[in-house]
Amino acid sequence: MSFIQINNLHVHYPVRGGFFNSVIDQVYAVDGISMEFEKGKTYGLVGESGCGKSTTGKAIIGLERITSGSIFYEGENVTNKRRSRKSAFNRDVQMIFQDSHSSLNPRKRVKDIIAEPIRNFLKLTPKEEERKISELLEIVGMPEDAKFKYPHEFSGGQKQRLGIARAIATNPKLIIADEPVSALDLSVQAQVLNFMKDIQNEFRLSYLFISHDLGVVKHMCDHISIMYKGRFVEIGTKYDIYNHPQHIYTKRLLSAIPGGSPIGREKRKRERIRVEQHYKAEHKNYFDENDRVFDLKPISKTHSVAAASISKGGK
Ligand SMILES: Nc1ncnc2c1ncn2[C@@H]1O[C@H](COP(=O)(O)OP(=O)(O)OP(=O)(O)O)[C@@H](O)[C@H]1O
Repeated sequence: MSFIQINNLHVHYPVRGGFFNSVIDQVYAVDGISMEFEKGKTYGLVGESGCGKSTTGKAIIGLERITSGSIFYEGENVTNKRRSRKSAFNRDVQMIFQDSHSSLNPRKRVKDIIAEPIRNFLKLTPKEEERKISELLEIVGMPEDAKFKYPHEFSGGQKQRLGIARAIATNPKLIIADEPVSALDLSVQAQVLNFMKDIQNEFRLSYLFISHDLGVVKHMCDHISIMYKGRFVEIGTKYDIYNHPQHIYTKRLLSAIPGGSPIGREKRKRERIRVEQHYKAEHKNYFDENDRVFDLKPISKTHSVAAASISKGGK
């Protein structure tokens, strides 16, 4: 059973210009997507830069205003409700960012950074708060004395752990992780990802894992949505997406994953060319004069699990 439902979400940004600085156009950053979250599962949101991944995450958590569509949390409509800071949704949905350095206030000590959500959402005495902070630092594998330090005194991986400690302070049910490891070295990436998996099992957390890295997504996610120009072009389980991709855009993303033997690469390239020729023959209108895809149709029939949630707003 899903506990969060996102229905036909749109986030459009006005583009201003002209003499009166009036609205002359719109950026359709998120253009009609739907998804559902079940407890304890990880959902991947994948696509190239600018396709609308971060905007989706920020809109869900309330950092971007939703143009239209709705978000339901345990049966209640919580769309654009960020301002009521104490609502259960704001307590139970937290976010971790790619750039832990700028998301941790450099002028605050770690204990005050981690205490922020605790003070907003939980009523604890100073003693209980102190104990909770020590507990959280222990969970993320940081020493007790980290409390009194400032963010610049930590490495990238350690800062990401502090960001996670802050995110889990209110015992959330969903964490939106926006490229949480892409700024880290490969070895540190693995540590942070494995740690995220450990706490997921411990706290029955769900993740919305935003990434352009299909290798990392494969490691982390149960369900994956492939995003292109603000829409989902394909949705499926990890198995479906990696073993039976349906949409040409998914196939393109997968064939761009580095690695594999040169023989394998050659074979994948031949398969990609074959698939593209077939797709082009069927969708002539979607290619411009330079043979570049300029629009992609969501596939009409997607993988069974998520068939019902594919974007309804697609043209
Ligand atoms: N505040 C804003 N005002 C206007 N346009 C915006 C704003 N924020 C994002 N956009 C535009 O919305 C689109 C989606 O941006 P978004 O940051 O969600 O993409 P993304 O898939 O997360 O990219 P990346 O992987 O590079 O972070 C882009 O075209 C971007 O330029």
